[in-house]
Amino acid sequence: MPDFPAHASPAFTPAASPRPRPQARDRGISDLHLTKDEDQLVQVPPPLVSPAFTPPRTPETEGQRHDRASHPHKHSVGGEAEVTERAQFLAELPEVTCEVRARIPTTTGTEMWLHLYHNNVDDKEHLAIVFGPNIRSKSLDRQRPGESERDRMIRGAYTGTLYPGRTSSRRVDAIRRDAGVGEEGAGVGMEKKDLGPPLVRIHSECYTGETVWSARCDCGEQLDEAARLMSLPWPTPSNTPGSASPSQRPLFDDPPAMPSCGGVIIYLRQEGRGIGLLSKLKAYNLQDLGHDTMEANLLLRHPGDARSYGLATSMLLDLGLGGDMGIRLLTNNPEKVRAVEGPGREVNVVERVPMIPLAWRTGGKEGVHGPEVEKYISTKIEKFKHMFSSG
Ligand SMILES: Nc1nc2c(ncn2[C@@H]2O[C@H](COP(=O)(O)OP(=O)(O)OP(=O)(O)O)[C@@H](O)[C@H]2O)c(=O)[nH]1
Repeated sequence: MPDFPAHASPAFTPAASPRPRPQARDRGISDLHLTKDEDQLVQVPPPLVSPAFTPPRTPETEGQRHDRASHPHKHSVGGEAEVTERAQFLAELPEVTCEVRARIPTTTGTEMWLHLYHNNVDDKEHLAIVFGPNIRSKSLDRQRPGESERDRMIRGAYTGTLYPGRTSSRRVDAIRRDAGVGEEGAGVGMEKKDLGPPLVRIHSECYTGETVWSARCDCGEQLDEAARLMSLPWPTPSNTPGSASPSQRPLFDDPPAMPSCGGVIIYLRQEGRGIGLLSKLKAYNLQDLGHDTMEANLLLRHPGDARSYGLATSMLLDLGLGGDMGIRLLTNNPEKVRAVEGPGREVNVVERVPMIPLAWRTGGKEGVHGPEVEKYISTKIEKFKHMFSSG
């Protein structure tokens, strides 16, 4: 067993050396030659499994292989060459239920709908922040035993807006029935078949970057930017003269050139890339001692990235965003693209939209900048193989 430094967790016996493993996250999508046979898969060393790691990983993690089914998996994202991989996934997606939804007004006039989810794999409250009127949670709208119209309104299972004295939730199924639209119809906005794919961000919790203004990472900025993009005025067929292809479309400064279904930020409680705030703060001290963000995790006997995205897949499906229409995923992280699609390709990522740091786009005038964030982003590029262009 290798010698671990004193700051490494005493409670955990590592399953393997804490050196960066040659694994999928260390390669770009186009580098994946995924014709591995089962023998090759078995030879891959097991990962360092974090004791703080709660949700099961759906993507191609080597651990928990006995739980996994193997599926041929095709990608064609952001214009990249289509590759086929034999990815390892959990056989089943987690079950999720939207417990409550509420309107969140903002000072800019944008309104969003905060959806709080429970699930069957952890006890955390994961969130979906929904922009636009066309995305609704199926589990939220479902009738619950014995509930009154007021109960439904209190948990957010209503259509339109609440006002003092309102007595009916105006159920979506009744509206659909009256309008003669089936499952596909959004019921309260336009029909989904007339709309383009929604913009989706899968965001992981970062207390330091989002709440205490840390300039070690760009997480707060990314959350703000995702919300800004999803708050842009929604084009409708009547005010949209024509649709441009994704490659013709400016990435950040214009709304999508075709009517979009809306936008969703899936906010997962996976602080510190899944290692938790306690370990992340230790990792920051290791970073101040000269290690990069991946090395610091490994020295603490955590994986470089301990996150999973099965909950995000299930939440997107609950919001009606699987299927043919697909989603446009706002990320630089190739692993997220693969993982969110799910074990049976339940969600289809039709486009990856990169997140370019604001400091890069403004010549350093705006956005998070400084030596720490620069090192953080360069490690994302070099070791996590994040892609900061639309290619
Ligand atoms: N362990 C660790 N986690 C960090 C550090 N800096 C930020 N994080 C966490 O990294 C996560 C941010 O990742 P995301 O922004 O969701 O996604 P990403 O993998 O960076 O990829 P993008 O989608 O391109 O942003 C959050 O959970 C942060 O708390 C760090 O130095 N160490």
